[in-house]
Amino acid sequence: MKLTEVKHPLVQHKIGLLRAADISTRQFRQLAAELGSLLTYEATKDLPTEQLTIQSWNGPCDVQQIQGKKVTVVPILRAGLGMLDGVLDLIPSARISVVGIYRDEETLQPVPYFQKLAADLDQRLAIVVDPMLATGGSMIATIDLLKQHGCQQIKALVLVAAPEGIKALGEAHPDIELYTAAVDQGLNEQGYILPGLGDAGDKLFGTK
Ligand SMILES: O=P(O)(O)OC[C@H]1O[C@H](OP(=O)(O)OP(=O)(O)O)[C@H](O)[C@@H]1O
Ligand SMILES: O=c1cc[nH]c(=O)[nH]1
Ligand SMILES: [Mg+2]
Repeated sequence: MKLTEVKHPLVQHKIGLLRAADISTRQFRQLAAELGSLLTYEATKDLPTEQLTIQSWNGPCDVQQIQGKKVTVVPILRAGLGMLDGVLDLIPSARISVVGIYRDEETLQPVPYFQKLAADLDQRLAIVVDPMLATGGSMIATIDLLKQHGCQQIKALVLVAAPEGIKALGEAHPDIELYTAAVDQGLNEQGYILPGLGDAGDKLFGTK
């Protein structure tokens, strides 16, 4: 699996702000969306472009455009929704495939509860977004689902990744690409990432 920890100063700065204990719901939402954009910028660096000639103010001009690659963004409910707007800011015409999965607090196993996928997944690049890659169970289950529906090109964007989740994801899906703003130390006994962000879903939705 190709792993990219994005070291851009803006990414490093914003992920640092996100870790503050006293961060407001509003600030957390804004930073998660901004980081969604910055990770999208990095993850789309290799999208193929083609040249075409347009009429500019000064006559014909050669320009580049992205080849007709279809994209679906896949937010994993709930917390993935916090990154969705940031991705759509850069890829406004992307289709959205929603996957609802929560992690059982006792077993840490992923529990699927909703799915509504875009059509033609076999022809689309899927960009899966979820702020947290902890054990990796939720991401692995989402990618299993996308592959079952024919998806062949998958990039996952997360804000914080634990080494345990990176290892599990790489073993389950070595063909995907993972982009993260931070690789953290590891998981605590409850399966939370340290230093991590705490419960990203609760922080985004103000439910704690
Ligand atoms: O890598 P894992 O061990 O599977 O853990 C990560 C998952 O846990 C969190 O979701 P949560 O279950 O809290 O649901 P929520 O987004 O609705 O809060 C997070 O947003 C990931 O989806
Ligand atoms: O640290 C973690 C792990 C799973 N889910 C979260 O929201 N945070
Ligand atoms: Mg949660």
